[in-house]
Amino acid sequence: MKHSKLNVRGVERVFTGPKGEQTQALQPIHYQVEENDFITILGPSGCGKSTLLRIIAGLDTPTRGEIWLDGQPVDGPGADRGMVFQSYTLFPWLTVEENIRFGLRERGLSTAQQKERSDYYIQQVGLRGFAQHYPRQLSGGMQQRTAIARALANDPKVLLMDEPFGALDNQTRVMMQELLLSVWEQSRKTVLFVTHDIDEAIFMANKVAIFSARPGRIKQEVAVNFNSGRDYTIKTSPEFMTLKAEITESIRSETLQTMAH
Ligand SMILES: Nc1ncnc2c1ncn2[C@@H]1O[C@H](COP(=O)(O)OP(=O)(O)OP(=O)(O)O)[C@@H](O)[C@H]1O
Repeated sequence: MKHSKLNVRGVERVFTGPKGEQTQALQPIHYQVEENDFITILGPSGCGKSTLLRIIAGLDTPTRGEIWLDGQPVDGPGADRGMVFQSYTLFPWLTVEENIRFGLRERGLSTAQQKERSDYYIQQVGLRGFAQHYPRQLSGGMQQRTAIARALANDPKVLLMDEPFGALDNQTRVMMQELLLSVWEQSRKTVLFVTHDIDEAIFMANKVAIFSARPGRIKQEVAVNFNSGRDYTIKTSPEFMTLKAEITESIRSETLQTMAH
């Protein structure tokens, strides 16, 4: 039997607060991600998107259910899953190059291999000339490009991105979307990408997964197949607008439920 790349099997998460009060973040989720999928995840605030991503990353444990990656159960963080967060998570005392090389060194790559990989990804994310800069000397967009380069340099099987462009201004965000897509077209990683931005979700994905109100589950998956190539001009095309209207309505009905609670 052919395995999916990533298999979310009945994953449920209930948080218990300090006084024993329970919050069900996720109801049992069953979901399959195929190799090379670029899945964007949309949904109302607080519906459990980050929780699911953290469970897949192995940073949190499900109350019930399992995550399987390449036919193996996930039980903790691992280099086979790279994570990029909204907030900048670079080591401030390391340069761009050292940040990218950090995980490679931990995994025992030779100095020459570390250098080769970090040079390649620095160039891929357009940071040539900044390898010896420290994070405080970089703009937010450049820091996120470093974080993406660091995640990709580890050659993970799956890249998990939690609102990676959420803190960027709109112009930078649009540039970063194009940059990530071009990097993805070459690396063909399997990507799960949480966002609040519907345009971004449609532009980046081959599938958009829409969460229900909390307790979250994936209530709908919308396939994105543009006939024309994917550049910024599709954002104003009729097919894009049609998808956007459908997805906006789907999220709106969930958000209304959240607000009614
Ligand atoms: N460590 C925790 N302890 C208790 N409750 C938590 C914890 N982490 C998340 N929650 C709760 O689980 C629910 C889902 O949170 P989560 O951060 O996954 O939502 P989200 O969809 O990513 O939200 P947003 O879009 O606003 O970032 C929320 O009600 C949140 O308060």
